[in-house]
Amino acid sequence: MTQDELKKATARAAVDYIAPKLDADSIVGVGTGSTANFFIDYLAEIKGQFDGTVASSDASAERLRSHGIPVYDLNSVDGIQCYVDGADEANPALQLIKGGGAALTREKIVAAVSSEFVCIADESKWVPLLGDFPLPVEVIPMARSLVARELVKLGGDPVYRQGVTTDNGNVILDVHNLKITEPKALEEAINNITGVVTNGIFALRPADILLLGTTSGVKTFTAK
Ligand SMILES: O=C[C@H](O)[C@H](O)[C@H](O)COP(=O)(O)O
Repeated sequence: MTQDELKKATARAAVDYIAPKLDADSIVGVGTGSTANFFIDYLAEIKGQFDGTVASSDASAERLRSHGIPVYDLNSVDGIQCYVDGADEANPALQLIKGGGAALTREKIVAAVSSEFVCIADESKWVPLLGDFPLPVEVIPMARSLVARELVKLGGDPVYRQGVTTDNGNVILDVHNLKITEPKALEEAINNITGVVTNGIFALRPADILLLGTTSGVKTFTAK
């Protein structure tokens, strides 16, 4: 199977997983990226079974609207039943690295609000230890050099993601060569650097369930 076929299988499994939990008042949180895009396409098939969505990026909002699925501002909804999103890495505790598509901050906000966070990923994302994927950090533009120096002190090698501006008007530093043995502590430490908006470690709010697309089928993991 190709990587896209694995992504489609996990996206389909996510729709099957959330569908029985939804009713006419339900709000679905929708992530960003290629796997989330497949999820949006399958979600359209059940759009009559829930109220609408909150999107974690302008790109996902546009794709949802193109399917005729309502998209609400987060401030106008009471809560989110399920949030479905991809990841760049996932470990057995269902702690994640996210932000390869620069949407990490809105993703973290939607995850924080959601009752259940369903991560969908193909098997290439499954790792014993986070950090091979360069860690995205969203930074206020004027603080870029300051934050980069502080990230070096934490043992990383930050690289400015040229030509990328986030939906929030900020920039991204991708931090290479981090071995993330203490994900919660590093998530907090990086977020405490002045000028950082947030970083792509999702450990303080990990996924609740991971639907992993593998060549032998979609496997379901809950946090260990
Ligand atoms: O900012 C982007 C998100 O965190 C994505 O969920 C992540 O990069 C995974 O994307 P994809 O499904 O395209 O591999």
